[in-house]
Amino acid sequence: YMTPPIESTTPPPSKSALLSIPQLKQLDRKGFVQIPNAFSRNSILEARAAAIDLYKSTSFSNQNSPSVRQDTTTFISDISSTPVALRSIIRAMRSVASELDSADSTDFSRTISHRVPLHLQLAVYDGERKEYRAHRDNPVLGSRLQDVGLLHYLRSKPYRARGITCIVYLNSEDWNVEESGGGLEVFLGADEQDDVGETSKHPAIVSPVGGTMVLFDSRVVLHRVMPMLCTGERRIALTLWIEGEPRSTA
Ligand SMILES: O=C(O)CCC(=O)C(=O)O
Ligand SMILES: [Fe+2]
Repeated sequence: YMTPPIESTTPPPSKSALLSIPQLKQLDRKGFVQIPNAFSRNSILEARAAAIDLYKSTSFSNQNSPSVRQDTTTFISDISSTPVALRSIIRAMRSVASELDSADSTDFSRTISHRVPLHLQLAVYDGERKEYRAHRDNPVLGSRLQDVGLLHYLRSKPYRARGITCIVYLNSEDWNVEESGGGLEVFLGADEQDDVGETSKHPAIVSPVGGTMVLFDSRVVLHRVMPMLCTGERRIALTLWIEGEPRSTA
């Protein structure tokens, strides 16, 4: 599969805070937080239209093996040539990294020294049964040098830097998981060795409603995208993997 570029940079400052103190604290304690209405309905509608234009005019590809995930993705790295509607959302996502950096350590200290990669993922789940099986975005355990060999270890470098996953959904405001599927299931409290979610004490399902932002610990939180049902809706999401060192091993 494709290895994304590894360049990253210090995060841009945030103009206005996206995260409240209680939300920062929840991300710190649970490793997961959901922020409803992080973006206005209009900005999401415009960004969705721009994303669909890109989907129709550029090439999106499958990452990984189709038994693991069936979405198609493209990586956006040059934001100066990205449609304005998407650009403003991407800027805001990048600024989350600086909010985490400047948070008081009593509110947030799960990860430190955040950087933002120059690329982010635009993913489209188009059609019935499309899903992404349970995984961690930074598979720390699955990519130890002694276990995987040097080549795989070097190839997985970009994934090992991932600290906090930031997702913004570009869907309609009334996405309904029962009707359309496509929920993000997070297996909170699952054991480190659990790759399917059976040990999760508090599984939660996030509806990929337009304007919702989700943040979680890329190393810890096991999650999956539940299979799409047959409504014909496309499920579209932007994902930025904010780099950061875990506090414990820093
Ligand atoms: O779109 C989502 O809700 C999650 C996607 C995901 O897990 C990923 O792309 O790594
Ligand atoms: Fe993921």
